[in-house]
Amino acid sequence: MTTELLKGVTGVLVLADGTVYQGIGHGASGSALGEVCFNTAMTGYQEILTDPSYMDQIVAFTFPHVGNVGVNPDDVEQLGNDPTRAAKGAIFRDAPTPPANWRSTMSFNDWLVSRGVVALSGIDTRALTKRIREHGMPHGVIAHDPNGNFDIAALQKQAAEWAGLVGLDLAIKATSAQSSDYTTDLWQWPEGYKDGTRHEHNVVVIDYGVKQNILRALIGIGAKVKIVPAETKAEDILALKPDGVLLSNGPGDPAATGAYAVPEIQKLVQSGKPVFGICLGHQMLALALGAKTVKMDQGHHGANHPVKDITTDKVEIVSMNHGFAVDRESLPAGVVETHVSLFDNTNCGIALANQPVFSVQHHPEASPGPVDSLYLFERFAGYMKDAKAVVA
Ligand SMILES: NC(=O)CC[C@H](N)C(=O)O
Repeated sequence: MTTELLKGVTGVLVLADGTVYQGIGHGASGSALGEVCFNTAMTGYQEILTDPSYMDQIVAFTFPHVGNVGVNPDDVEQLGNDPTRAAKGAIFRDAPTPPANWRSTMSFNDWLVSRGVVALSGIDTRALTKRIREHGMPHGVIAHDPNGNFDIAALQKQAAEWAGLVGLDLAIKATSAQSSDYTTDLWQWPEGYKDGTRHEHNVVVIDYGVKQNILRALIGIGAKVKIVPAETKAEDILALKPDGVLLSNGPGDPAATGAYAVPEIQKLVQSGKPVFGICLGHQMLALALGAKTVKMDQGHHGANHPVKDITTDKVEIVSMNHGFAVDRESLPAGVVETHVSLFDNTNCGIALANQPVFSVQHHPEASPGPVDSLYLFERFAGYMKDAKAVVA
Protein backbone atom coordinates (compact mmCIF):
# COMPACT_ATOMS: atom_id res chain seq x y z
CA MET A 1 0.00 0.00 0.00
CA THR A 2 1.38 3.42 -0.88
CA THR A 3 -0.02 6.58 0.63
CA GLU A 4 1.07 10.01 -0.61
CA LEU A 5 1.70 12.18 2.43
CA LEU A 6 0.98 15.86 2.09
CA LYS A 7 3.79 18.37 2.63
CA GLY A 8 4.25 19.42 6.27
CA VAL A 9 2.45 16.41 7.75
CA THR A 10 4.01 15.53 11.12
CA GLY A 11 1.28 13.34 12.52
CA VAL A 12 -0.96 10.55 11.22
CA LEU A 13 -3.73 8.28 12.35
CA VAL A 14 -3.66 4.97 10.48
CA LEU A 15 -6.62 2.64 10.87
CA ALA A 16 -6.63 -1.14 10.55
CA ASP A 17 -8.43 -0.93 7.19
CA GLY A 18 -5.71 1.32 5.76
CA THR A 19 -7.50 4.67 6.12
CA VAL A 20 -4.94 7.41 6.81
CA TYR A 21 -5.73 10.76 8.44
CA GLN A 22 -2.92 13.28 7.97
CA GLY A 23 -2.28 16.20 10.28
CA ILE A 24 0.12 17.81 12.73
CA GLY A 25 1.78 15.82 15.50
CA HIS A 26 1.83 17.04 19.10
CA GLY A 27 3.15 15.74 22.39
CA ALA A 28 5.62 12.87 22.35
CA SER A 29 7.22 11.62 19.13
CA GLY A 30 6.60 7.98 18.33
CA SER A 31 3.46 5.94 17.92
CA ALA A 32 0.62 4.49 20.00
CA LEU A 33 -1.77 1.66 19.22
CA GLY A 34 -5.33 1.43 20.50
CA GLU A 35 -9.06 1.54 19.94
CA VAL A 36 -10.14 4.92 18.57
CA CYS A 37 -13.19 6.40 20.28
CA PHE A 38 -14.76 9.84 20.19
CA ASN A 39 -15.60 11.93 23.23
CA THR A 40 -18.17 14.74 22.99
CA ALA A 41 -17.25 16.61 26.20
CA MET A 42 -16.55 20.31 25.64
CA THR A 43 -14.35 20.64 28.72
CA GLY A 44 -12.25 18.39 30.92
CA TYR A 45 -9.62 17.07 28.52
CA GLN A 46 -7.12 16.61 31.34
CA GLU A 47 -9.55 14.54 33.42
CA ILE A 48 -10.45 12.50 30.32
CA LEU A 49 -6.86 11.81 29.31
CA THR A 50 -5.92 10.77 32.87
CA ASP A 51 -8.92 8.45 33.33
CA PRO A 52 -7.52 4.89 33.65
CA SER A 53 -10.64 3.52 31.93
CA TYR A 54 -9.16 4.86 28.66
CA MET A 55 -6.15 2.51 28.79
CA ASP A 56 -5.42 1.17 25.29
CA GLN A 57 -7.73 3.78 23.76
CA ILE A 58 -7.02 6.84 21.63
CA VAL A 59 -9.47 9.65 22.37
CA ALA A 60 -10.69 11.80 19.48
CA PHE A 61 -12.32 14.95 20.84
CA THR A 62 -15.32 16.20 18.87
CA PHE A 63 -14.89 19.64 20.49
CA PRO A 64 -12.35 21.42 18.28
CA HIS A 65 -10.45 23.48 20.87
CA VAL A 66 -8.53 21.24 23.20
CA GLY A 67 -5.54 22.20 25.35
CA ASN A 68 -6.12 25.95 25.47
CA VAL A 69 -6.41 26.18 29.26
CA GLY A 70 -3.23 24.18 29.83
CA VAL A 71 -3.00 21.65 32.64
CA ASN A 72 -2.78 21.83 36.42
CA PRO A 73 -1.93 19.43 39.24
CA ASP A 74 -5.57 19.24 40.46
CA ASP A 75 -7.41 17.85 37.43
CA VAL A 76 -5.78 14.43 37.48
CA GLU A 77 -8.10 11.44 37.66
CA GLN A 78 -5.70 8.50 37.87
CA LEU A 79 -4.06 7.56 41.15
CA GLY A 80 -0.32 8.20 40.87
CA ASN A 81 1.46 9.42 37.77
CA ASP A 82 2.01 6.38 35.58
CA PRO A 83 1.06 7.64 32.09
CA THR A 84 0.60 4.08 30.82
CA ARG A 85 -2.49 3.80 33.08
CA ALA A 86 -4.53 6.27 31.06
CA ALA A 87 -5.46 7.22 27.49
CA LYS A 88 -2.85 6.26 24.92
CA GLY A 89 -3.31 9.12 22.51
CA ALA A 90 -5.33 12.26 21.80
CA ILE A 91 -6.81 13.66 18.60
CA PHE A 92 -8.31 17.14 18.23
CA ARG A 93 -9.19 19.53 15.39
CA ASP A 94 -7.18 22.65 16.18
CA ALA A 95 -3.61 22.97 17.44
CA PRO A 96 -3.68 24.18 21.10
CA THR A 97 -2.97 27.85 21.72
CA PRO A 98 -0.67 28.89 24.64
CA PRO A 99 -2.43 28.22 27.98
CA ALA A 100 -4.74 30.96 29.20
CA ASN A 101 -6.09 30.07 32.62
CA TRP A 102 -5.26 31.07 36.18
CA ARG A 103 -5.03 27.42 37.26
CA SER A 104 -2.62 26.40 34.52
CA THR A 105 0.89 25.37 35.56
CA MET A 106 2.03 23.80 32.29
CA SER A 107 1.17 23.91 28.61
CA PHE A 108 -0.88 21.04 27.23
CA ASN A 109 1.86 20.13 24.78
CA ASP A 110 4.63 20.01 27.42
CA TRP A 111 2.37 17.86 29.55
CA LEU A 112 1.73 15.42 26.70
CA VAL A 113 5.51 15.24 26.12
CA SER A 114 6.16 14.68 29.85
CA ARG A 115 3.69 11.78 29.80
CA GLY A 116 4.94 10.29 26.54
CA VAL A 117 1.49 10.71 24.98
CA VAL A 118 1.27 11.08 21.20
CA ALA A 119 -1.32 13.55 19.88
CA LEU A 120 -2.60 14.71 16.52
CA SER A 121 -4.39 17.85 15.31
CA GLY A 122 -5.53 19.18 11.96
CA ILE A 123 -7.54 16.17 10.85
CA ASP A 124 -11.23 16.18 10.02
CA THR A 125 -12.47 15.04 13.43
CA ARG A 126 -16.08 15.30 12.25
CA ALA A 127 -15.42 12.80 9.45
CA LEU A 128 -13.67 10.49 11.94
CA THR A 129 -16.61 10.77 14.36
CA LYS A 130 -19.14 9.99 11.63
CA ARG A 131 -17.08 7.00 10.59
CA ILE A 132 -17.05 5.68 14.18
CA ARG A 133 -20.81 6.29 14.42
CA GLU A 134 -21.41 4.25 11.28
CA HIS A 135 -18.77 1.53 11.52
CA GLY A 136 -17.87 1.30 15.21
CA MET A 137 -14.61 2.02 17.03
CA PRO A 138 -11.67 1.05 14.81
CA HIS A 139 -8.24 -0.16 15.83
CA GLY A 140 -5.66 2.44 14.91
CA VAL A 141 -2.15 3.75 15.38
CA ILE A 142 -1.46 7.41 16.01
CA ALA A 143 2.08 8.51 15.10
CA HIS A 144 4.09 11.72 15.43
CA ASP A 145 7.39 12.44 13.74
CA PRO A 146 8.63 16.06 13.50
CA ASN A 147 10.45 15.09 10.27
CA GLY A 148 7.33 13.58 8.76
CA ASN A 149 8.78 10.11 8.15
CA PHE A 150 6.11 7.47 8.51
CA ASP A 151 6.05 3.84 7.43
CA ILE A 152 2.31 3.79 6.77
CA ALA A 153 2.23 0.13 5.74
CA ALA A 154 3.94 -0.92 8.99
CA LEU A 155 1.54 1.22 11.05
CA GLN A 156 -1.46 -0.26 9.27
CA LYS A 157 -0.15 -3.80 9.85
CA GLN A 158 0.24 -3.02 13.56
CA ALA A 159 -3.35 -1.77 13.76
CA ALA A 160 -4.71 -4.70 11.75
CA GLU A 161 -2.88 -7.30 13.85
CA TRP A 162 -3.99 -5.95 17.21
CA ALA A 163 -6.57 -8.21 18.84
CA GLY A 164 -8.39 -5.28 20.49
CA LEU A 165 -10.09 -4.80 23.83
CA VAL A 166 -12.40 -7.82 23.75
CA GLY A 167 -11.00 -10.44 26.10
CA LEU A 168 -8.46 -8.02 27.53
CA ASP A 169 -8.06 -7.69 31.30
CA LEU A 170 -6.55 -4.25 31.83
CA ALA A 171 -7.81 -3.73 35.37
CA ILE A 172 -4.95 -5.92 36.55
CA LYS A 173 -2.55 -3.33 35.08
CA ALA A 174 -4.54 -0.29 36.21
CA THR A 175 -5.07 -1.33 39.83
CA SER A 176 -3.02 -0.23 42.85
CA ALA A 177 -0.23 -2.57 43.89
CA GLN A 178 -0.99 -2.04 47.59
CA SER A 179 -3.84 -0.98 49.83
CA SER A 180 -3.93 2.68 50.82
CA ASP A 181 -6.07 5.25 52.57
CA TYR A 182 -7.59 8.17 50.67
CA THR A 183 -8.46 11.42 52.41
CA THR A 184 -9.08 14.21 49.86
CA ASP A 185 -12.53 15.81 49.70
CA LEU A 186 -14.22 17.20 46.57
CA TRP A 187 -12.72 20.38 45.08
CA GLN A 188 -14.34 23.49 46.52
CA TRP A 189 -14.14 27.11 45.53
CA PRO A 190 -12.04 28.95 46.66
CA GLU A 191 -10.00 26.58 48.85
CA GLY A 192 -9.39 23.80 46.32
CA TYR A 193 -8.80 20.38 47.83
CA LYS A 194 -8.93 19.72 51.57
CA ASP A 195 -8.99 16.54 53.62
CA GLY A 196 -12.37 15.24 54.71
CA THR A 197 -13.16 15.53 58.39
CA ARG A 198 -16.31 13.40 58.83
CA HIS A 199 -15.79 9.67 59.30
CA GLU A 200 -19.32 8.34 59.34
CA HIS A 201 -18.88 5.30 57.08
CA ASN A 202 -16.03 2.89 56.40
CA VAL A 203 -15.90 2.27 52.67
CA VAL A 204 -13.58 -0.18 50.96
CA VAL A 205 -12.99 0.61 47.29
CA ILE A 206 -11.91 -2.21 45.01
CA ASP A 207 -9.58 -0.48 42.59
CA TYR A 208 -9.92 -1.69 39.02
CA GLY A 209 -8.45 1.63 37.79
CA VAL A 210 -10.34 4.04 40.00
CA LYS A 211 -10.93 7.71 39.18
CA GLN A 212 -9.98 10.01 42.03
CA ASN A 213 -13.27 11.90 41.91
CA ILE A 214 -15.11 8.72 42.93
CA LEU A 215 -12.89 8.62 46.01
CA ARG A 216 -13.43 12.33 46.64
CA ALA A 217 -17.20 11.92 46.28
CA LEU A 218 -17.04 9.18 48.93
CA ILE A 219 -15.12 11.53 51.23
CA GLY A 220 -17.87 14.03 50.38
CA ILE A 221 -20.53 11.76 51.94
CA GLY A 222 -18.45 11.48 55.10
CA ALA A 223 -16.68 8.20 54.34
CA LYS A 224 -13.34 6.91 55.52
CA VAL A 225 -11.89 5.37 52.36
CA LYS A 226 -9.61 2.35 52.06
CA ILE A 227 -8.47 1.38 48.54
CA VAL A 228 -7.61 -2.27 47.91
CA PRO A 229 -6.07 -3.96 44.83
CA ALA A 230 -8.32 -5.65 42.25
CA GLU A 231 -7.47 -9.20 43.32
CA THR A 232 -8.19 -8.71 47.04
CA LYS A 233 -10.24 -11.58 48.46
CA ALA A 234 -13.69 -10.92 49.88
CA GLU A 235 -12.60 -12.33 53.26
CA ASP A 236 -9.82 -9.76 53.49
CA ILE A 237 -12.23 -6.97 52.52
CA LEU A 238 -14.81 -8.08 55.10
CA ALA A 239 -12.04 -8.29 57.73
CA LEU A 240 -11.67 -4.51 57.29
CA LYS A 241 -15.24 -4.22 58.65
CA PRO A 242 -16.56 -2.02 55.86
CA ASP A 243 -20.00 -0.40 56.09
CA GLY A 244 -20.08 -0.58 52.29
CA VAL A 245 -17.97 -1.67 49.34
CA LEU A 246 -17.50 0.30 46.11
CA LEU A 247 -16.57 -1.47 42.88
CA SER A 248 -14.67 1.06 40.79
CA ASN A 249 -14.54 1.98 37.14
CA GLY A 250 -11.68 0.60 35.08
CA PRO A 251 -10.37 -0.26 31.61
CA GLY A 252 -10.75 -3.36 29.47
CA ASP A 253 -13.33 -6.08 28.99
CA PRO A 254 -15.43 -6.82 32.10
CA ALA A 255 -15.83 -10.45 31.08
CA ALA A 256 -12.04 -10.88 31.02
CA THR A 257 -11.75 -9.21 34.42
CA GLY A 258 -14.52 -11.27 35.90
CA ALA A 259 -12.48 -14.43 36.37
CA TYR A 260 -10.89 -13.29 39.62
CA ALA A 261 -13.28 -10.47 40.53
CA VAL A 262 -16.68 -12.13 40.11
CA PRO A 263 -16.36 -14.84 42.82
CA GLU A 264 -15.23 -12.21 45.33
CA ILE A 265 -18.06 -9.84 44.38
CA GLN A 266 -20.51 -12.72 44.81
CA LYS A 267 -19.23 -13.29 48.35
CA LEU A 268 -19.52 -9.58 49.11
CA VAL A 269 -23.13 -9.59 47.90
CA GLN A 270 -23.84 -12.66 50.04
CA SER A 271 -22.40 -10.84 53.08
CA GLY A 272 -25.39 -8.45 52.92
CA LYS A 273 -23.17 -5.34 52.97
CA PRO A 274 -24.19 -2.38 50.80
CA VAL A 275 -22.38 -2.59 47.45
CA PHE A 276 -22.16 0.23 44.88
CA GLY A 277 -20.66 -0.35 41.42
CA ILE A 278 -19.64 2.30 38.90
CA CYS A 279 -19.02 1.62 35.18
CA LEU A 280 -16.66 -1.40 35.09
CA GLY A 281 -17.86 -2.02 38.66
CA HIS A 282 -21.45 -1.98 37.35
CA GLN A 283 -20.59 -4.45 34.61
CA MET A 284 -18.80 -6.78 37.02
CA LEU A 285 -21.60 -6.63 39.56
CA ALA A 286 -23.96 -7.62 36.73
CA LEU A 287 -21.69 -10.55 35.82
CA ALA A 288 -21.54 -11.58 39.49
CA LEU A 289 -25.34 -11.57 39.65
CA GLY A 290 -25.52 -13.83 36.60
CA ALA A 291 -26.02 -11.34 33.75
CA LYS A 292 -23.91 -10.90 30.62
CA THR A 293 -21.96 -7.99 29.10
CA VAL A 294 -21.59 -7.15 25.42
CA LYS A 295 -19.22 -5.02 23.33
CA MET A 296 -20.81 -1.83 21.95
CA ASP A 297 -20.14 -0.51 18.44
CA GLN A 298 -19.45 3.12 19.20
CA GLY A 299 -19.65 3.19 22.99
CA HIS A 300 -20.60 6.20 25.08
CA HIS A 301 -17.95 8.83 25.78
CA GLY A 302 -19.01 12.34 26.72
CA ALA A 303 -20.43 14.64 29.33
CA ASN A 304 -23.90 15.28 27.92
CA HIS A 305 -25.69 11.92 28.00
CA PRO A 306 -29.31 11.79 29.17
CA VAL A 307 -30.05 8.89 31.49
CA LYS A 308 -33.38 8.13 33.15
CA ASP A 309 -33.63 6.87 36.72
CA ILE A 310 -36.58 4.50 36.28
CA THR A 311 -37.12 4.35 40.03
CA THR A 312 -37.88 8.09 40.25
CA ASP A 313 -38.73 8.91 36.63
CA LYS A 314 -36.13 11.70 36.69
CA VAL A 315 -33.70 12.38 33.87
CA GLU A 316 -30.10 13.19 34.69
CA ILE A 317 -27.43 14.50 32.30
CA VAL A 318 -24.33 12.47 32.92
CA SER A 319 -20.71 11.79 32.16
CA MET A 320 -20.08 8.56 30.24
CA ASN A 321 -17.09 6.48 29.26
CA HIS A 322 -17.73 2.90 28.29
CA GLY A 323 -17.39 0.56 25.34
CA PHE A 324 -19.07 -2.49 26.90
CA ALA A 325 -22.60 -2.67 28.27
CA VAL A 326 -24.77 -4.92 30.43
CA ASP A 327 -27.17 -6.97 28.33
CA ARG A 328 -30.63 -6.18 29.67
CA GLU A 329 -32.10 -9.43 28.36
CA SER A 330 -29.66 -11.41 30.50
CA LEU A 331 -30.65 -9.85 33.85
CA PRO A 332 -31.81 -12.68 36.11
CA ALA A 333 -34.92 -12.58 38.31
CA GLY A 334 -34.42 -10.41 41.37
CA VAL A 335 -32.15 -7.97 39.52
CA VAL A 336 -34.04 -4.80 38.63
CA GLU A 337 -33.12 -2.38 35.89
CA THR A 338 -32.91 1.09 37.48
CA HIS A 339 -31.41 3.36 34.79
CA VAL A 340 -31.57 3.53 31.03
CA SER A 341 -29.77 5.61 28.38
CA LEU A 342 -32.12 7.97 26.56
CA PHE A 343 -29.66 8.06 23.63
CA ASP A 344 -29.83 4.39 22.68
CA ASN A 345 -31.92 2.67 25.36
CA THR A 346 -28.97 0.62 26.68
CA ASN A 347 -28.91 -0.44 30.31
CA CYS A 348 -27.38 2.13 32.66
CA GLY A 349 -28.17 0.78 36.10
CA ILE A 350 -29.26 -2.24 38.14
CA ALA A 351 -30.15 -3.04 41.72
CA LEU A 352 -31.05 -6.07 43.75
CA ALA A 353 -34.75 -5.98 44.53
CA ASN A 354 -34.34 -6.69 48.23
CA GLN A 355 -30.77 -5.81 49.18
CA PRO A 356 -28.74 -2.56 49.22
CA VAL A 357 -26.72 -3.59 46.17
CA PHE A 358 -26.78 -1.30 43.12
CA SER A 359 -24.66 -0.02 40.27
CA VAL A 360 -24.65 2.43 37.37
CA GLN A 361 -22.98 2.49 33.98
CA HIS A 362 -22.45 6.24 33.95
CA HIS A 363 -20.14 8.36 36.11
CA PRO A 364 -21.94 10.00 39.04
CA GLU A 365 -18.61 11.50 40.13
CA ALA A 366 -18.54 13.52 36.85
CA SER A 367 -15.04 14.97 36.42
CA PRO A 368 -15.52 16.03 33.78
CA GLY A 369 -19.21 16.65 33.39
CA PRO A 370 -22.42 17.53 35.18
CA VAL A 371 -23.00 16.54 38.78
CA ASP A 372 -26.68 15.55 38.40
CA SER A 373 -25.95 12.01 39.58
CA LEU A 374 -24.04 12.81 42.78
CA TYR A 375 -27.26 11.76 44.57
CA LEU A 376 -26.20 8.16 44.01
CA PHE A 377 -23.41 8.62 46.55
CA GLU A 378 -26.05 9.89 49.00
CA ARG A 379 -28.15 6.81 48.20
CA PHE A 380 -25.11 4.67 49.06
CA ALA A 381 -24.62 6.63 52.32
CA GLY A 382 -28.30 6.06 53.14
CA TYR A 383 -27.93 2.31 52.58
CA MET A 384 -24.87 2.21 54.83
CA LYS A 385 -26.70 4.17 57.54
CA ASP A 386 -29.72 1.88 57.35
CA ALA A 387 -27.56 -1.26 57.44
CA LYS A 388 -25.78 -0.02 60.55
CA ALA A 389 -29.11 0.78 62.21
CA VAL A 390 -30.24 -2.83 61.65
CA VAL A 391 -27.01 -4.22 63.16
CA ALA A 392 -27.21 -1.82 66.16
N1 LIG B 1 -15.25 3.73 32.62
C1 LIG B 1 -15.28 2.41 32.78
O1 LIG B 1 -15.22 1.89 33.88
C2 LIG B 1 -15.27 1.59 31.50
C3 LIG B 1 -15.68 0.15 31.69
C4 LIG B 1 -15.28 -0.75 30.54
N2 LIG B 1 -13.86 -0.78 30.39
C5 LIG B 1 -15.95 -0.28 29.26
O2 LIG B 1 -15.30 0.27 28.40
O3 LIG B 1 -17.13 -0.46 29.10
